[in-house]
Amino acid sequence: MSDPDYEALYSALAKTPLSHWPNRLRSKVEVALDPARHGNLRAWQTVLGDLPGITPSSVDLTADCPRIGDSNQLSSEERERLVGQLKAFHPWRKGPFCLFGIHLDTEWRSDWKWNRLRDTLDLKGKRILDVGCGNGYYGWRMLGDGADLVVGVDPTLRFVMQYAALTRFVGPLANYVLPLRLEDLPEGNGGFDTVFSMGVLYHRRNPLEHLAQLKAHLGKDGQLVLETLVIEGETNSVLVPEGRYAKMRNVWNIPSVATLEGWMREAGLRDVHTVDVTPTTVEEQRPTEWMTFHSLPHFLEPGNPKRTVEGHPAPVRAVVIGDL
Ligand SMILES: Nc1ncnc2c1ncn2[C@@H]1O[C@H](C[S@+](CC[C@H]([NH3+])C(=O)[O-])CC(=O)[O-])[C@@H](O)[C@H]1O
Repeated sequence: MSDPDYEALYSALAKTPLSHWPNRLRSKVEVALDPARHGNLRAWQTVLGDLPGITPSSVDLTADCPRIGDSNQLSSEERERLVGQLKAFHPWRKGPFCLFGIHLDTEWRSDWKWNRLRDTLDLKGKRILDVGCGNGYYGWRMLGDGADLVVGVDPTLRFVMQYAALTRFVGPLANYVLPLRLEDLPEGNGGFDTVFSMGVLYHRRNPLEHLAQLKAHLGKDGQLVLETLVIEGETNSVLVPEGRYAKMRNVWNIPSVATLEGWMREAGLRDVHTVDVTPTTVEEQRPTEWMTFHSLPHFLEPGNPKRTVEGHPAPVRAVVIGDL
């Protein structure tokens, strides 16, 4: 068995309008997971192979900290060893996860974002595409909220390996993280009920092209959930930061909410509405034992939480939803 194993995904897709995907995905995934392409991949695969074979006594994906197994399933020595193994995949950015009593306290309180969104969505029975899904945290939460199948894509292999490690314990559930970019997917022919793009649009040089690519994956009555950085301002306001934004390279476009809604309508979506606008705080994004690098507290102007170190407005994120 390869790690991660996508055979169950390919079988599930064969019964959907995406039945042509498995053949196309198989070869792309093989290329993406070729150890020659990433210096750490063999070491990570070795850690995956050495993980203990424990089946969790229970799994609860509805909890803010998805609970996988109980603390009494591991001795303290076994727990310490597992912590060391999981830290081979550092930095852990998206979570938290509660694994056999280990609290994977990740850089982001991703549960906060999920709680801002989940009540506005009906995911029951839905086939979902999550673009830029990281280690699959939201995919498991989507299953917890009744989704039928979640196909996540993320080209960062470290996050794909985190997904593989967690999957060892969570078991073969219908949440997948493919080591691919949105652009690598076979052409969209409306195979998904809901498409998420969270934290990706500001990294795209051409936001309208990104929206068009996302829309192409939506089927009849489909819904796009778009989350991105925004600035204050009227229609047509967009911040195009010169150099870095909050120390991040490759930040191209930070629109106002009105501009973002306009882009969504321009892309052909209807009933476009904003369900949340929230400043990101240093309680939501911060260094932890599981992500020891610099984080938001280091990216803000000292003494002024309203500005980034470069003098830009500090991060505020919006969630905008539109229907096909
Ligand atoms: N072309 C691409 N196609 C797909 N994924 C990409 C691409 N380029 C980068 N990524 C991936 O998009 C993710 C962006 S993070 C959002 C995670 C989650 N959605 C969150 O909302 O917390 C940013 C943030 O922290 O907000 C990273 O995991 C990249 O590897």
